[in-house]
Amino acid sequence: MGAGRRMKRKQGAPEPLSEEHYAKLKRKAGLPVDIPTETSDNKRRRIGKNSQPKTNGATRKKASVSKPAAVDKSTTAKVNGKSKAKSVMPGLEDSDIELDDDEFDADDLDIEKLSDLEDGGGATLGDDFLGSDSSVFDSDDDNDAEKPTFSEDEDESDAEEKLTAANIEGLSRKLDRQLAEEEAANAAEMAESALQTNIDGEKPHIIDDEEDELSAKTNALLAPDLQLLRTRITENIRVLDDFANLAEDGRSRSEYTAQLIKDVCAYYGYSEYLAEKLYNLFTPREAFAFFEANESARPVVIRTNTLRTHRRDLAQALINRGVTLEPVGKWSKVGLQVFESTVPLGATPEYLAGHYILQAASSFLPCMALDPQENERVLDMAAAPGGKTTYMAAMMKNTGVVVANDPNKARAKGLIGNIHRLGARNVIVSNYDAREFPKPMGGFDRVLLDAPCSGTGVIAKDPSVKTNKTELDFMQLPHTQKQLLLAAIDSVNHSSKSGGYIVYSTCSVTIEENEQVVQYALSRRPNVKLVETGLAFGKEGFTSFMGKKFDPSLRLTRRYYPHSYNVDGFYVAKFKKIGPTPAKASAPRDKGVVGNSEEQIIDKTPISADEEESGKDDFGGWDEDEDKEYMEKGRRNAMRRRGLDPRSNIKAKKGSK
Ligand SMILES: C[S@@+](CC[C@H](N)C(=O)[O-])C[C@H]1O[C@@H](n2cnc3c(N)ncnc32)[C@H](O)[C@@H]1O
Repeated sequence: MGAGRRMKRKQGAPEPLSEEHYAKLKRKAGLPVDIPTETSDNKRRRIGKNSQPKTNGATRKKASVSKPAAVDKSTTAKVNGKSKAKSVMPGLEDSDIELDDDEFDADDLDIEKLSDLEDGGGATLGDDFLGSDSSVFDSDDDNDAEKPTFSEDEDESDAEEKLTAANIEGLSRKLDRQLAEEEAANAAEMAESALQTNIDGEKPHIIDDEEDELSAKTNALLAPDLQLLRTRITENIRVLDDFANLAEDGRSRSEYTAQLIKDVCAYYGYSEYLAEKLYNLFTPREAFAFFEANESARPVVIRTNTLRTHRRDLAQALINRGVTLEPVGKWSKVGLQVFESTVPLGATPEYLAGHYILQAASSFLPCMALDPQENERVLDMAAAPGGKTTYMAAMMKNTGVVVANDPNKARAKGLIGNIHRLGARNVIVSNYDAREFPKPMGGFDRVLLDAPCSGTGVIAKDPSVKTNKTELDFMQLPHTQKQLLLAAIDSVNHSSKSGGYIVYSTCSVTIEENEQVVQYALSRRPNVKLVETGLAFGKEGFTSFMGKKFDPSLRLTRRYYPHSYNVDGFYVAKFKKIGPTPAKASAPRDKGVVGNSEEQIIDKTPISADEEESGKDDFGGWDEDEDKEYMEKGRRNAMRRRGLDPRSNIKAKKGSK
């Protein structure tokens, strides 16, 4: 396991990027401390340049000749053992962040023990921890536990030195040198790009002409010059930012946008369909930041299993093994962000003893929003591999019951493995298609629906999403998500003394899988309303999008993006059930699959007139016949894209009758 590649900026709510912590460690170890002083100009430049972060000359070189997967590896810049890059989170100041008294403070830890490094052994997790369903996305990282290293680029990382008390000084000097190189490289790059096109006052030429070198190469299916492509992307964004002054005469905004999307596809390797869908969520500049962020991995985070240990004790134990870590942020009392490790995190004795789980920071959020209480009955509808189930079990201090459901048997094995390893004794595992709920079980105090989704929030983890998601996926997935959400609502006891809450989450950022699903639920279930998630950070959900209007309460939902918070893209909505499901409510699932609405658990509490009103907006709904038509169209388009004749399917069907 090498150091460095996983040195990431902090996640979630903003953190101070002070070098003080590492300086303290060095002081305690009797090593010289030379904190590089930064001018505010330098700081500004680095933040402003987050569109093209670089670590050193070597990475820069790669960037000009290879695909951006190599470019992005530079997102982190190590300085004295800490990440220097920082996400810009308006409205939140560094000074806002302090550790709570009961929080682990890395400075209290015994530096002498850094030298007591042990080898964590070569154990890997068995097949039981494998997730098998590649069609749905799991925001949790625990499957990574089967990989004893956390670098994709082992050769490179293995060459890096281990962070031990003995070599910390040398490593620090090396990091300082790298920072200086990075600064010089950034300056050179800025000068170079200014020379190429970015001359103040000039209108850059952006739109493809036949005679352009880039366009000629693209048309001839030759590899485009990535550096040129990147420059054109950034120039295009500059024009779109100040269109009146920088656009060429006679060119429209949509021409520039089309060129930008085309270039994004060529540079980052997205299908045009997905690039456009994602681009539309943001301003051009923010879209660029999003696409860039998808090129680098999010930080490694572990969640302390409070059923087995305390965060402070776990941190001490791991530091003793050569892990450099610190609390993930004030917003979580159980997360630890790992900066470096000399041992495989999925095979330490602490891991095997269930003291922690590798879990993406964003996947803490739905559990925190649901906030399960001791002695409650909680349903986790789509639970495998169990990151959230086991977190909720711990929040409930092993009291009450968590029903952890997943229809995928292979994934359920991983779920069971994690439940055992982490010592969650209040969990029952079930194996239903969750659209069947509340038929097998209902009346829960709280329900978590961490829905199967397209994974557009975790492209850094699975770049295949860039090309393998089609129009059809964005019809079928939301359809299932809507069905699941209605089932989730119907499974909650609205008169629960302590609860009555439903949390819906996805690791996707598309409107179809998030706001539109929530809007649909609001329109079909007037007995629920959206409430505050209680989460410390996150952007407001959309209340309108491309001319469509959602219920204003959608602003209570929360969106998370890799480029804003350095976490996986995520969405969280929290509902409160305020009355029984009305008898006339439409069935939550396809007729004939799992029964009809008469079979639902229906409370007798009357629904108020206001609630009836709020259910009137039908946007985001689905109509069986209409949806069938859309899906058929999507299927036909998908076949055409694959070069198949869509009519052959129909003929084949007719022939078989
Ligand atoms: C995002 S993952 C869940 C991750 C999990 N909550 C965790 O934190 O570890 C989505 C899960 O939905 C499951 N799933 C797919 N279709 C489902 C359905 N109809 N009902 C219930 N679960 C389903 C998949 O098997 C997958 O495990």
